[in-house]
Amino acid sequence: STCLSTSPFLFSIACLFTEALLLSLVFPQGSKHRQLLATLRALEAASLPQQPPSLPGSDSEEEIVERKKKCPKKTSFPSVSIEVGKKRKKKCQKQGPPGSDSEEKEVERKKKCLKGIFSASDSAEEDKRKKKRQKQVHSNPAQHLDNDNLTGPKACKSSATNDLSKPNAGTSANPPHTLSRKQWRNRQKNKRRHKNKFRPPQPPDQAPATAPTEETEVPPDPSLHRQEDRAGALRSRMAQRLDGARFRYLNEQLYSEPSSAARRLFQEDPEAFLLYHRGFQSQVKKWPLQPVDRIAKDLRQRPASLVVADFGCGDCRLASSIRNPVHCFDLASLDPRVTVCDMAQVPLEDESVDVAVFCLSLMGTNIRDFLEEANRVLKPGGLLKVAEVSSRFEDVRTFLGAVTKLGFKVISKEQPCPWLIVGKKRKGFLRKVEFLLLCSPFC
Ligand SMILES: C[S@@+](CC[C@H](N)C(=O)[O-])C[C@H]1O[C@@H](n2cnc3c(N)ncnc32)[C@H](O)[C@@H]1O
Repeated sequence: STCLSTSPFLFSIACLFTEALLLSLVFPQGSKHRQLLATLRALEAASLPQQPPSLPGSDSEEEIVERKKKCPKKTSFPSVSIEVGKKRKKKCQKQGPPGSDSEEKEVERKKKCLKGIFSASDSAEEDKRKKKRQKQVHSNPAQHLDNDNLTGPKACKSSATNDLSKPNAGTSANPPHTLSRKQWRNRQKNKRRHKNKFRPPQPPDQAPATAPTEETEVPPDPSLHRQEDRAGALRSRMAQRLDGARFRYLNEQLYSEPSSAARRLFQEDPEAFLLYHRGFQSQVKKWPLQPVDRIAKDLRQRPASLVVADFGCGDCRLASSIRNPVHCFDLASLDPRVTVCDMAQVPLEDESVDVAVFCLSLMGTNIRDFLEEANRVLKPGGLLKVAEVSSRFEDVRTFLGAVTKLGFKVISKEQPCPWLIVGKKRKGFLRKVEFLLLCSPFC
């Protein structure tokens, strides 16, 4: 009826159609009937110009009737739906939020219910959201307590207030109450205390800590360099101490074993020889004067033609310090001038040298062998020069007694500490000995 009311043209067709039907029932063969049908056809042709062309003679009366039945439906439904939609819209506008929204809310609610069943985390999320809202309100207590002109809906404000008033307000059904200013402050204090509990301590003048981000550049800490330097220095000190300890250990071995053992030791472990000499150098450089330099100074005052044999020469410092020809002997070689051998047996002819030197090298338990070998290679009237630490001897007198029995005459001794040169010139002795005794041990 709505359709017909909107289109008078269609209305008239419908009237004619109804009339034709009635006439056809009353006068099935009448002329009025035919007339009406013709009119109907004409009207139909006029009213349906856009319909696809049909084959001639295909349209029966029933078809036409059928088409007419369908036609108003086709034209009327969209307009009806539009009208209905418009009316609904107007209604909705009057009522407030659109009906679709309420539907959405319903769907949302259902979804939430389902989620609540399957995941407990959503309720936690809901709590978080509520807490967030609480925080927002907390951040401005004045607003919370005094400001009535909040931009958000009042319901929101009241819920925030409820949340503040009770820690479990989000889940509790208890009636809400607003916090007093004092209560609110206490709560803030407690929160701050709780936070600081888990925060690393900061200096009081520093700004509150912000979460470190990737963009945050950490300024280089100068104390780190100092720490590294200190660590490096400590490492080298420790390494020095370790070397010192190993030197003392080797030194002890050289003094407490026969020279044959010492030779084996350095043959098997050449590194030990290097280490021993590093340790020796680091010790001896602390002394006010190196004994080898003292001996070199004395030899420089004598003729450079004198042949010198350096027993236990080390790094050939003596050979480097004088112009005399020097035979250098040692258990291992630190210098190409060294003849590697045990000084108990040196490859020299008898009575072939003018000066024999033992500078801190009377090591091993077979000292006697060394001194006899020196006596062998020294020319008659030759000079034996010995420099040794006092701790090397239990009794210096006994030692000197033994030396004289070997055919030496002690000719001089020096004793301004730390040097002690023991010697005494005696007539009739073929060989002389100058004895430089060091008062201080290796330290
Ligand atoms: C403390 S160092 C002194 C080095 C050098 N004379 C100096 O004053 O600079 C002692 C040296 O004597 C050497 N030595 C000890 N016993 C020896 C032996 N039986 N034969 C050869 N050399 C020996 C050691 O190998 C070492 O090089």
